[in-house]
Amino acid sequence: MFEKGLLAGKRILITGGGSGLGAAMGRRFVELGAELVICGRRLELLEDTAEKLRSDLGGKVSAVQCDIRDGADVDAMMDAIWREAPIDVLINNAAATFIAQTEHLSFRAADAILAPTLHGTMYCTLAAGSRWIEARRKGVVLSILSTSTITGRAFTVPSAMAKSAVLAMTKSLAVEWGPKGIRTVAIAPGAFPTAGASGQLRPEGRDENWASRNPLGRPGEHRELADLASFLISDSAGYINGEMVVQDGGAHLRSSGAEDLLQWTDAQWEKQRAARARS
Ligand SMILES: CCCCCCCCC/C=C/C(=O)SCCNC(=O)CCNC(=O)[C@H](O)C(C)(C)COP(=O)(O)OP(=O)(O)OC[C@H]1O[C@@H](n2cnc3c(N)ncnc32)[C@H](O)[C@@H]1OP(=O)(O)O
Ligand SMILES: NC(=O)C1=CN([C@@H]2O[C@H](COP(=O)(O)OP(=O)(O)OC[C@H]3O[C@@H](n4cnc5c(N)ncnc54)[C@H](OP(=O)(O)O)[C@@H]3O)[C@@H](O)[C@H]2O)C=CC1
Repeated sequence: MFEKGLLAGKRILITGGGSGLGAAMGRRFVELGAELVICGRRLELLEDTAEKLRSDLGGKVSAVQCDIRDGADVDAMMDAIWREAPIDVLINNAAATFIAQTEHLSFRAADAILAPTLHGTMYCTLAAGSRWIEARRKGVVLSILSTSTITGRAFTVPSAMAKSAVLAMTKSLAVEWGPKGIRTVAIAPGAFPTAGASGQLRPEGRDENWASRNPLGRPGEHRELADLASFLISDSAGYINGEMVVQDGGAHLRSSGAEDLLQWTDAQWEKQRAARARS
């Protein structure tokens, strides 16, 4: 649907680009002519993904190990990237979540979600934005959020809080950094099956029936999200700033997607906690 060189000349960093939606976006960006850097904690996974993209598509793809919860690590990554060449686009994709009864969350458990999803996203945005502004370069920040920013979402409260905060960042920076040539935009995906999301959100016994509850009767396809992201970071979307685009088949207009869990009994939650303790 796009001209082949839509993203030619753009150097793009995707956090969490080694797996799931990050890897799907990366593939599409390279197909459309971009140069790619992917980061995450698992270097082997990143290198495998980068190698596959290079061998399939012949593009320039590099992998950097970085834990975005650590500001010093983020700065070191950005310095290393910049030494080669500045990026033009940052994709805030890395995040964490799991389902839990909120009253059973320890402070450490809350932080395990908030640290990458909120703080890590802020660190990456600051590290890229300050470098762009200092060099008077243009830039685009695309953050992958969730429809919990609209509906809230029971049983994934720290994730809903963090995603909502990043939406606030997206709107606020649109005003503050727009005049400096930096656009901030976001996507709120509905259910796009990935190993990461299924592992965290669909423990044994949960059949939330995403497909049949979706107005369009199906989950999202990775390619659909990758295409929307490609458009939003491209120059064709140059007048879109501070906006979050929902891509969920209309699902959030029916429910937040977590209501099935209201039917879970305490015994079911107890079983879920015990299974986790054993793993
Ligand atoms: C309509 C549309 C439809 C809706 C469609 C769906 C919309 C989904 C929106 C969002 C989707 C996503 O984000 S999908 C992305 C999913 N991907 C990920 O989560 C990848 C990253 N995940 C991770 O790194 C890990 O899984 C995670 C546990 C989160 C963090 O790892 P860490 O090593 O930092 O953490 P740990 O040291 O293991 O644990 C830290 C503390 O957290 C606790 N903890 C860990 N897992 C826990 C759990 N399941 N339940 C309770 N507590 C837990 C531990 O007991 C520790 O607390 P103490 O015992 O007190 O020490
Ligand atoms: N799939 C879906 O249905 C939906 C997904 N989303 C959002 O889409 C994005 C991608 O999720 P998805 O692809 O499904 O899941 P994944 O689990 O595949 O993606 C998460 C990625 O983030 C990386 N990551 C996690 N923590 C850190 C960290 N501290 N530092 C650096 N990287 C980190 C992981 O790599 P590593 O572990 O190696 O660090 C992993 O590659 C997330 O923002 C998620 O909230 C939103 C709504 C629905």
